[in-house]
Amino acid sequence: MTPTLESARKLDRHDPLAGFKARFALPEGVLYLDGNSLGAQPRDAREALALTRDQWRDELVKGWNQGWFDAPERLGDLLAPLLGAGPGEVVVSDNITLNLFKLLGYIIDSQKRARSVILSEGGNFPSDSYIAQGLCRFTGLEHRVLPEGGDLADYLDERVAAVVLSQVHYRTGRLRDMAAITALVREQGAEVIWDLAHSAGAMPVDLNGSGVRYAVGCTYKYLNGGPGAPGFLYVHKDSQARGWQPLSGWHGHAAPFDFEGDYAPAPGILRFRTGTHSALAYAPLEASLRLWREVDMTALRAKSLALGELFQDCLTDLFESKGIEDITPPVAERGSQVALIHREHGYAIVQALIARGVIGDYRAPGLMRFGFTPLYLSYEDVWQAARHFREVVETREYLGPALLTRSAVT
Ligand SMILES: Cc1ncc(COP(=O)(O)O)c(C=O)c1O
Ligand SMILES: Nc1c(O)cccc1C(=O)C[C@H](N)C(=O)O
Repeated sequence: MTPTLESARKLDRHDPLAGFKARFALPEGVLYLDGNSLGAQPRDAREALALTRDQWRDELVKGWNQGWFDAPERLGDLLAPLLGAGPGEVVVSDNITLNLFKLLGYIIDSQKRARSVILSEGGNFPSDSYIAQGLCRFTGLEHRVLPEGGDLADYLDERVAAVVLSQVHYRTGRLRDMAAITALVREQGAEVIWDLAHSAGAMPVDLNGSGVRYAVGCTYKYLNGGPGAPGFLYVHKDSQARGWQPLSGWHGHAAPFDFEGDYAPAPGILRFRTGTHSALAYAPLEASLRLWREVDMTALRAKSLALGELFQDCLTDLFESKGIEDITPPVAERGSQVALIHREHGYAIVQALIARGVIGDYRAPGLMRFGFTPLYLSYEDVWQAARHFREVVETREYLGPALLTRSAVT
């Protein structure tokens, strides 16, 4: 039976996370289902940004000794519990692309260049392959692609140094078994770097418990750090002293303020820092991570799945007759998004929804993505978003001429 508005409201009344919605500033009239691309703004983030702006004005360069310089590791420690990592295992720095470059180079160095192939997955977010290609082009390493749907075991041989995989796929939302795959890759003598872009803040992640040594991720999606918020990098405690990372800048030096002529890597996770970061960009993220410390991740996962299922339950009867394919994986194998394909009009449907204030996004070819962020979405929001979706599709409102100017992002 299609869920009713009253049933959605009832779920809201019993929602243990309902109180978090008021901690976010969302524009009036917007139903935001794109937190898997850019998270919403925590109210505390605005205040934190203003404080850092004033700190710059009032304290000038002294600010670097008042929390700016050590923000990468301080925020890393704040983030670590959400990832199943310990203190000193996460640093917040740069972005996913640069952090992958650092870890790939580090792994090659730590293996004493005994292996020379980097394997990345076809169909994954392309920056992960682009950066592997860039590193190979400048070093003589070899880049190989694991085709989408291919069996990883068939592509691991004694030449493979590192594999780059997403825990949750950015298009389908498929969740991988991180522990089993990490064990498989390590049995073959290679390392795997996990891209957590679509899992960090979307569900509980257990890096230590899954035997993971290397991971990267971003904080601008589910973690609500803001546009261009810094990325993060994780290295297991036992794997932090194995060599150099290739972006060997002064912030990753053992004694940055000694200004020595030669590079010497800092101990621990600090060697994965590079150069000067934006103190302004760390301020809203720190406020958001403090909010995240209050979140019960088991409750978050339960609500994330329930929101996605509610959206599907409201719409499944529509899909077949309207030529829409639901490629969202089964509940136990998904992240926090629903992925629908309408080959001909997917883009136009998303634009028509945005015109109504329902923000999802479109990824060519044909894919409509809807992200479910339990901290600021209610069950009623999702029910209403599904109602809009139904109306747009049933009335073919998406064929309206004003909606067909293409935007790069959504
Ligand atoms: C899975 C995945 N990896 C990498 C990226 C790119 O990361 P960045 O732009 O932070 O380097 C994104 C999204 O932007 C992504 O979804
Ligand atoms: N990182 C982004 C950006 O710099 C501009 C526009 C969008 C993004 C995104 O995050 C896209 C997102 N990673 C995706 O899954 O498609």
